[in-house]
Amino acid sequence: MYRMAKVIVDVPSRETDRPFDYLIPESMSSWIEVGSRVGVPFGRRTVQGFVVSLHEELEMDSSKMKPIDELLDLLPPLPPDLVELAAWMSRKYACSMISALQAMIPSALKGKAERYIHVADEHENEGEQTAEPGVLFGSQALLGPAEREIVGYIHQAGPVTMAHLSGRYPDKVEVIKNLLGQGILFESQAIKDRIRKKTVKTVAAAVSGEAAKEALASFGGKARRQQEVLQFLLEVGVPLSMQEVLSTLRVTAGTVKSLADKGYATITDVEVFRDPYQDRRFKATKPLERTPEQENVYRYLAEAIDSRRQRVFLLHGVTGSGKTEVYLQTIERCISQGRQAIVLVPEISLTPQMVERFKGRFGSKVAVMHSRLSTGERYDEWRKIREGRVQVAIGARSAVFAPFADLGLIVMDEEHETSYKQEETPKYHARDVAVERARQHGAAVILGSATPSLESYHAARSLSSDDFAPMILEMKQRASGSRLPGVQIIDMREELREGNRSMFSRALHQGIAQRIERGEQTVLFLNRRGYSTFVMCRTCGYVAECPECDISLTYHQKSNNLRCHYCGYATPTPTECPECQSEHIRYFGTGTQRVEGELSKLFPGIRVIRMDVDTTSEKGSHEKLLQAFREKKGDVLLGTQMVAKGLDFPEVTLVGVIAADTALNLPDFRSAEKTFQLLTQVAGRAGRHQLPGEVYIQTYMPEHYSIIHSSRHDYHSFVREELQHRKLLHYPPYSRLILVTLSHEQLPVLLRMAENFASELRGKAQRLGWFGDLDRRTAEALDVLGPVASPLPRIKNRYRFQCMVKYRGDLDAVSLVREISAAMMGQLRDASLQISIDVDPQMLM
Ligand SMILES: Nc1ncnc2c1ncn2[C@@H]1O[C@H](COP(=O)(O)OP(=O)(O)OP(=O)(O)O)[C@@H](O)[C@H]1O
Ligand SMILES: [Zn+2]
Ligand SMILES: [Zn+2]
Repeated sequence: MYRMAKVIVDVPSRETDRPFDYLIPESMSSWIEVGSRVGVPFGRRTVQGFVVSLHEELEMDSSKMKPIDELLDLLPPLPPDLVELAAWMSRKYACSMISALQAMIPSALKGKAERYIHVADEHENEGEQTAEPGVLFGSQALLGPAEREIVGYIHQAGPVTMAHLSGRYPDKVEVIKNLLGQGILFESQAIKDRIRKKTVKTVAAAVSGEAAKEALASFGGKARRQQEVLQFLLEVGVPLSMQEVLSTLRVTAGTVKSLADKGYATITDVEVFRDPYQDRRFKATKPLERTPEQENVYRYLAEAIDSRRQRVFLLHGVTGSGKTEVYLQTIERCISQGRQAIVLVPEISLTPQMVERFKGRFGSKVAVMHSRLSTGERYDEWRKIREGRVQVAIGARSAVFAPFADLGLIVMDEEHETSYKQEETPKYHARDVAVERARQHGAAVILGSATPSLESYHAARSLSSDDFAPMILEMKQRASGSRLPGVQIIDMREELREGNRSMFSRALHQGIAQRIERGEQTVLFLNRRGYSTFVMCRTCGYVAECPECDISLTYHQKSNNLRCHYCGYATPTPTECPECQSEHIRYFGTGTQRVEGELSKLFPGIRVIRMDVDTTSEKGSHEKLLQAFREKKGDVLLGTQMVAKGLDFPEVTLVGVIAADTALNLPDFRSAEKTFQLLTQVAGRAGRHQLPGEVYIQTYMPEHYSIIHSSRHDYHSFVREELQHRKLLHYPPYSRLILVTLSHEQLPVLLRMAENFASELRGKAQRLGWFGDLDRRTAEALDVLGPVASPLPRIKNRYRFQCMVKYRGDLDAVSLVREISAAMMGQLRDASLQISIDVDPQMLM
């Protein structure tokens, strides 16, 4: 029998990031499991915690240990494999166990302790239920009428919260305090969930046959309404929802209750699931006959599913090649073997169209999890997974933790998307987590993309000792047989030279006009990233870059200078172009609203559907806008990233990219890769069906390799060129990065600490023989860049400095960084210093 549990408590601090020992009360011992959520005493509070291991032997004297207060769920929210996964995350991402565990459960279960007020026990012992409450305490104190009323109320109502009590007796707070002080009332704590399971009240007749007749006859004139209710329930013969009874008969709940009190009817709470899709019907679909390319790919995937071993595949298929159909059929195979599947999609492409495809194939076997669901809806979708009611979960990043018992497949669509990396603690990447879960379960992973990330592609290419080496599967043709659209690059410098100062080139202008005339549709894409942050010459396309880092400089309006976010280099904002001496040099960027304004000026009466963060903040608005566009209520769909993904409209024959370079000039070594990915995705939206498509890419850098290769749909040439750059500058995948951000309210203190941190790290690395210039050292090397001010140098009155750790080889740099930051925090005892560690960072600005 288990007598002791190790518990990770929900107290976010470095000192509490370890398991604490608790006694298991006998009453709980047969229920408690690894992964159980419990309420435990911690200091003077009650906190929520998770059981991470169970033990038969005690490690210390039981009198020194406290027992667990509460077991919060019958079915533990976390199966043991997720507890194990949390430990893995904590090591890999240098995060606390509690932050990893919390990331795995729905927010509805992030319970907080509530304080409850009871009447002291002796009341129960001495008293008779019927006695006057005040009399019971006669020996201690004579209670006044107010005291007597309050004690009597709690005695009847059962434990109540302080908030409830002070709401009921707003002017008696002193009285209540006194009662607490005298020990007549006392406080306890218990964990209260943020959301309860949803129930509906149902009513049914509790009598039948002769008894029913007798009952009906027994009602006198005044109880005629009760008689009606009973008559109705008897006629219907099955339980009805209370709501239905009340609205049909127009009676009050009191009438039904009286009937129940007499024993003629029963009222029961029945648990229901909140289903966000319950009003929607999905057209059932059948598997399509596989194209030869799909067949080839499917053979490998099916074999992997059957083998029940961990396998990772990189499915590189051009836009429209039928990747989604391959996912659907592989999932089918997986669930037909009694196992479950997770489908991860970027939040932004979790569109109704996407959900429809999975619901259409698998119907009620699918749970959908996305951020636009209410907390309650999300909790219920999650419960369907945990209770084994569904076999497929589709969702954004955090769906990788879907608590399936026997996982057979994880699909990650658009695997190159940066949104798979969580930017808050725990700063995990869903791709790594997926591969680790697949290892635990002997499952297959499909990483699908038209433009795989360089990390995945490189891992697959080099037989590296990396965490995983995916096998590459390729699909080069569109499933529908239609051709990839022709892409034309438009040099905006040329436009300016010819006197066109508009944001639309003449070609794009004409293209839109043509589409309006023909009644076809246009998608216009504007990259929001990089809005107004870099400086560019409109005459020659020159962009200011850091001389040391080969990365574009960021414009800072306040100080009117340009800065490098990697090394801290700064220079005044130029007033003329250093290359061509033109004065048309300024910080660059344009917003969707401006584009919309210009469109209406150029094309009076044009119907523009604008989709950006402003127009899609409301629940369901995203869906409505797309629906409107599908119904051809708009000539142009204008938007940011949101229009780039997964949309499939037959009548779209023109796609225009307003300014392709905005992302190229971000201070991020991945900017070329991101631009290539985005342009390829956007271009893939055109001409997917019968009508052929055209794509115009407007740019000030027509010769940039990311633009040229994307215009030719040539992933492989892009990768070859990009990898050369990365290798030269030792960026991933030829090195790994850890971004360490230190923050403090006082700048001088922070500066000193950041310096200390960097030199401590360099010193330790040197002693280990790791430290060195990545240029000179070969197999293993570690370098520390910085400290420099963070791209966001002050947030909420805290200054921020960062160090970038760049390393290569099998060094456990994460542990080293964690160790040093822990030691620093431990020594300082300065609670206001914070150190955040981001392993494999994606967002560098
Ligand atoms: N075997 C098939 N036979 C006929 N049509 C198919 C087949 N497979 C897919 N399709 C159709 O081809 C189109 C593109 O397929 P799908 O959306 O699966 O491609 P995808 O690679 O996921 O696209 P993207 O990456 O651009 O989102 C869809 O309209 C789909 O119905
Ligand atoms: Zn210039
Ligand atoms: Zn620099």
